[in-house]
Amino acid sequence: MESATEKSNLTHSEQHYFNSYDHYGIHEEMLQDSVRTLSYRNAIAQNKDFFKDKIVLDVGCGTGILSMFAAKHGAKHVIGVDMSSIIEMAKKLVEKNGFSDKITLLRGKLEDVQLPFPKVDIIVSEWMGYFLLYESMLDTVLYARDHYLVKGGLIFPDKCSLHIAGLEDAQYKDDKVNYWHDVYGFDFSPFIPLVMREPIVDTVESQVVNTTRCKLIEFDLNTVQLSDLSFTAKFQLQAKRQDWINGVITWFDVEFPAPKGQRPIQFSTGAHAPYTHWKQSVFYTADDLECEAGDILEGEITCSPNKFHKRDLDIKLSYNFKAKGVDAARRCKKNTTYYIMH
Ligand SMILES: C[S@@+](CC[C@H](N)C(=O)[O-])C[C@H]1O[C@@H](n2cnc3c(N)ncnc32)[C@H](O)[C@@H]1O
Repeated sequence: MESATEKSNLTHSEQHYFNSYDHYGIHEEMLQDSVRTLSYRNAIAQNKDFFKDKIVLDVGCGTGILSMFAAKHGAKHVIGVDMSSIIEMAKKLVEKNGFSDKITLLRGKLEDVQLPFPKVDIIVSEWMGYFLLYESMLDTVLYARDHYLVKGGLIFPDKCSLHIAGLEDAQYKDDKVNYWHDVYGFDFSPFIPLVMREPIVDTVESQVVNTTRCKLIEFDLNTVQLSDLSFTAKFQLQAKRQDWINGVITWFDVEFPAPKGQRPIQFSTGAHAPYTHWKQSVFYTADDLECEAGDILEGEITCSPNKFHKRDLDIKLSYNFKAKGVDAARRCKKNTTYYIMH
């Protein structure tokens, strides 16, 4: 399939990004994430009256799974766009499943392709990354919205939010950080600032979350602007028990449009919810905070795309831990830590 985008003209990091979607393994992981994939299928099925006879754009179609859900649920025509070579496989899958007359697949960056329709009624896209915004694919969905979506058209999903809580993770943090103090008898501790700078993507058991949760920010895809994706959000968490807070976890929730009077399909990637391949993101704090029930951890998170690698995120966490009661003055801590998600 010819590509509307000449790969060699892309920056090295863009090439690397799209290459990562060439391999089938990443698509296998996404398809097998049934919370993710069934939420899309259920949301499309729930809105089948709206999909009927509509023109749908699947932004970053990968294997074409969302395009096929849309076609199966009555869309008049679906356009699937992807820059990665996985779209060659999507073509075979679309043919094999009898959707060739309903689905047009275009290879290239969404920003470069010429769509066969001037406007579309619905956009479907699975664009979410770690910490919601990693990979910056939402930029492309907003481009698609602003250039192709009819007024009053729908975006699946159309609401998302990012959340934060505190966690006890002393053992893992200790293993991860203190390992560098003695590496085969040598002091490798200069590695520690690098290790601390990288959030860890992993599953967190819900019982190690030891504070209340707080919504950091929410986006309505119908109205959000590119500039809103660089943000500073304040949070306030309350310790639930006597424990240590060694860091914070973040996760996101998404929600799909629903017909009037029906409950929207939604899913969460939090520690309290069933497993998804996004897991949770853990940010270790510079201090280990000794907390009593009721102590307050407040602060703010600033997030923006990295200047040099726009799909990476620069994240700054500032916190003020306000201990009360026993030994409060010693336990209070204030700090700022910088992270890069890449
Ligand atoms: C997270 S995957 C989702 C794949 C598929 N929609 C699914 O749900 O299984 C995102 C896909 O979007 C593609 N993509 C990201 N940015 C793109 C862009 N600007 N233009 C075209 N494709 C893009 C990637 O190559 C990747 O295949």
